[in-house]
Amino acid sequence: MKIFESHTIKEIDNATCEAQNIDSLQLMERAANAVACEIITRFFPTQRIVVIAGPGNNGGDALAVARILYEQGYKKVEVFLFNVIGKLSHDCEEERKKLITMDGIDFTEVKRDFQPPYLSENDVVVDGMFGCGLNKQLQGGFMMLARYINDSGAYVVSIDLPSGLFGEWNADVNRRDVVHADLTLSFQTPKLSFFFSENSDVLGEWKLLDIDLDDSMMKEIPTNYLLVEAKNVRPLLKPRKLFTGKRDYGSVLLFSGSIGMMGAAVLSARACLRSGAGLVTVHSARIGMPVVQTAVPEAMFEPDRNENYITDMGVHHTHQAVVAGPGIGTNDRTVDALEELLKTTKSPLVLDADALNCIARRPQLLTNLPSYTIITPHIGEFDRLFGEHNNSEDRLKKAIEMAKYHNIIIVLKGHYTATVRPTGRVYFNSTGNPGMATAGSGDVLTGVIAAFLAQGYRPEHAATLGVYIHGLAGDMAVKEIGEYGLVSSDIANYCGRAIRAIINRESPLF
Ligand SMILES: NC(=O)C1=CN([C@@H]2O[C@H](COP(=O)(O)OP(=O)(O)OC[C@H]3O[C@@H](n4cnc5c(N)ncnc54)[C@H](OP(=O)(O)O)[C@@H]3O)[C@@H](O)[C@H]2O)[C@@H](O)CC1
Ligand SMILES: Nc1ncnc2c1ncn2[C@@H]1O[C@H](COP(=O)(O)OP(=O)(O)O)[C@@H](O)[C@H]1O
Ligand SMILES: [K+]
Repeated sequence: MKIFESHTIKEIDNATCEAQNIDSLQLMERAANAVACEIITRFFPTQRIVVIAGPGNNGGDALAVARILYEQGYKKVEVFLFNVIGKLSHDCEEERKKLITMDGIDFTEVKRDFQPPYLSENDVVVDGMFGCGLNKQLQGGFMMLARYINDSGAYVVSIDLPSGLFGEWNADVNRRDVVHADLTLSFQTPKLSFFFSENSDVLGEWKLLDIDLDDSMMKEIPTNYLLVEAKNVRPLLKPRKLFTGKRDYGSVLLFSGSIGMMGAAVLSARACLRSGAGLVTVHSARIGMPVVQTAVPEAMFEPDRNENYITDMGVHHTHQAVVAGPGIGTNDRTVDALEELLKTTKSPLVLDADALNCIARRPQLLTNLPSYTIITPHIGEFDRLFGEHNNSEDRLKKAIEMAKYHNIIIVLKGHYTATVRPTGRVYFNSTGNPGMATAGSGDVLTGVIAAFLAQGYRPEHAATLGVYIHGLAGDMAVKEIGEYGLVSSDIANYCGRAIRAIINRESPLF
């Protein structure tokens, strides 16, 4: 699913109106109906609902929502339209005219002074002050109103965007002066700002409402940001053919584990096997042999010369994917071994965890990364590699710059993991849950991505598929185990079921 920039929304609206032979007011009615339906499913008609409308089309939506709710028997609707400069958008003006003909509706048009209505936690506020047409931070009365709403404790439903939040970049915005929504109802496609952790409290739960916007226009408009869903990954998955053997599904070499961190090797190897790799070999410290051979009997073990950590990353056989990182530590001799690997390997590479910390210790190694290497840093590892970042917007911008510069794929892990391709395109993931914030879940992800590389998927696809499936495995496991009890081995064990769910188009994915 494409994530459009706010300034392109108008183009899509116009194309929709033209293709469907409707006018913009009819599209607004469609949007307002969708919002009203959501409110109706969540609140009784006896609910007091205070609707705040701004001067643009976001305000127009809000006025239409108020009218529809009133028509549906919600008699405790109070509407405030802010028309402080005496100019409303065309459709907002039309909605105003329709609303004021309603008998008995409580409507106030604010032109100058404003006495805010009493609000408490028992009330619902519909926030239609500003949406994607916001062109500067809230100031003056609008800012005070946002703060007033936030302080009231009322349940806030924001239309399209919480007022005061921009659709894209908000690093300079003081979130205190933005309406804090409990529920954000946006239209058809998400905004980029939904994917940054700093906006999570402002957005509350967000939901996309289908208003049947024109598909062909949405296909046409270019964007560098996408959201990955089941329907996007399913076509990438190749069926397994009848007359095939394990060699057809590739061999993975995992440089993983060290004394005290052998579990990382176990988790990666298990996830790799559960995601369809034909053969998995773990190369690790000698001490790890009994652990790996017992915990993952399906994997082969190649002992390092060293007892406690890896000192050699020579690749002596043909492997379709090589992984380095989970649990390897950052011993000098391990860094040397990694350097050798980066300079000599011909196999597609996945680098995670301590491999990234090793590179951070010797930053010139970044220039040795083979093209299309997949690196999978969490925020801490990313900042160690590329410098401290104050916010997730700056970090994403740096990831885009670095993916292009080094010609690599960066999987920046988080709630919405962002996979950044060498072209600079960003693929946000839609699966995963906070239960996965548990030791070793990154090691599992590395194994999944490597499995797809080994099976012959292009690195960009292996990364996107791996991230989606890993999150889905977590989502499926959490249904059985719950967020508190979920551990990384559960995610690994669910990988196969996650792949099957996508192939079989299981509900609720499709
Ligand atoms: N496909 C869709 O998604 C559909 C979207 N639809 C809806 O349209 C909405 C977008 O409407 P929109 O373009 O009219 O912009 P909106 O957010 O109402 O703001 C513009 C107004 O605010 C003003 N203004 C801006 N910033 C300000 C500030 N800080 N402080 C004070 N004033 C400020 C600005 O004034 P200006 O500065 O330009 O004079 C202008 O008057 C969208 O969010 C969705 O709800 C549906 O109806 C149909 C399908
Ligand atoms: N709150 C969350 N929502 C969704 N996914 C999460 C959440 N927390 C963690 N994850 C996922 O779990 C994995 C954690 O990786 P990482 O931080 O490297 O863990 P570890 O170092 O313990 O292996 C990432 O893939 C991340 O996207
Ligand atoms: K809004």
